[in-house]
Amino acid sequence: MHEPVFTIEGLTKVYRTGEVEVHALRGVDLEIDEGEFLVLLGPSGSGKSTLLNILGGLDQATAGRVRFRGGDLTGLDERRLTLYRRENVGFVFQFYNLVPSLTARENVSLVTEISTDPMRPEEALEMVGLGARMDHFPAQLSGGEQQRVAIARAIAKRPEVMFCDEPTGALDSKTGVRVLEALVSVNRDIGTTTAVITHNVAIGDIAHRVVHFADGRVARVDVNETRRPASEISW
Ligand SMILES: Nc1ncnc2c1ncn2[C@@H]1O[C@H](COP(=O)(O)OP(=O)(O)OP(=O)(O)O)[C@@H](O)[C@H]1O
Repeated sequence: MHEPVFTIEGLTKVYRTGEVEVHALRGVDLEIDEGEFLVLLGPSGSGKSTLLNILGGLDQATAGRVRFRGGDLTGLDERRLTLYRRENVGFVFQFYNLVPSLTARENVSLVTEISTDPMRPEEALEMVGLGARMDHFPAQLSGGEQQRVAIARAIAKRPEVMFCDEPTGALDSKTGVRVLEALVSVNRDIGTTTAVITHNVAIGDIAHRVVHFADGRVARVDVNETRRPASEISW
């Protein structure tokens, strides 16, 4: 039988800071299929990052359940979560977190050296269109190119899933489109299940499905019958 990559049931997250409780997730149910490209939209504070952080093993749920390929993720201890992250998950954040004193190739090598079945750094950089920039340092690259190095670093270990939190948030439209093209091509060419958080409604058009968040819940899921190529998006 077909088994989703993630099955999320009644996922709840409450942050407690002193006396204050914040209900970041209030019972999220969602399935994510193999090879899917999801875009997560919703107002600030609606719980998008909290969900991706739990799916990515960076945070733990208060209640509810996440199954990853049938195994229970929500019950894992810190050590197993670290292994899960290392083996299965690629992250891309708004700020690229590259090591400034290392070239693009060396930044990607940091990950490939500790992975079990990595791509060559050169292969990962070529996939994101940076074949000609491998020996440049971050300061010699544009914001979009730096973000594509971060994507190459995330995909080089061949993760099953990629989680991207505002990957184009710091980029202008033209540069951001190149970053989206890189994400779409990785999803298409190596089948990496991908979820992208954005505030930019236009980006929803490149997804298979758009998940709308409101107040810690999934308010609506839209299916795109036809996906728009990233090159046609602008903002
Ligand atoms: N570590 C934390 N401690 C306390 N509260 C937190 C923590 N992380 C998130 N929150 C709160 O949980 C709620 C959901 O936050 P989350 O970052 O998931 O929203 P978001 O939809 O990703 O927002 P944004 O689009 O602004 O990034 C917010 O009210 C936020 O302030």
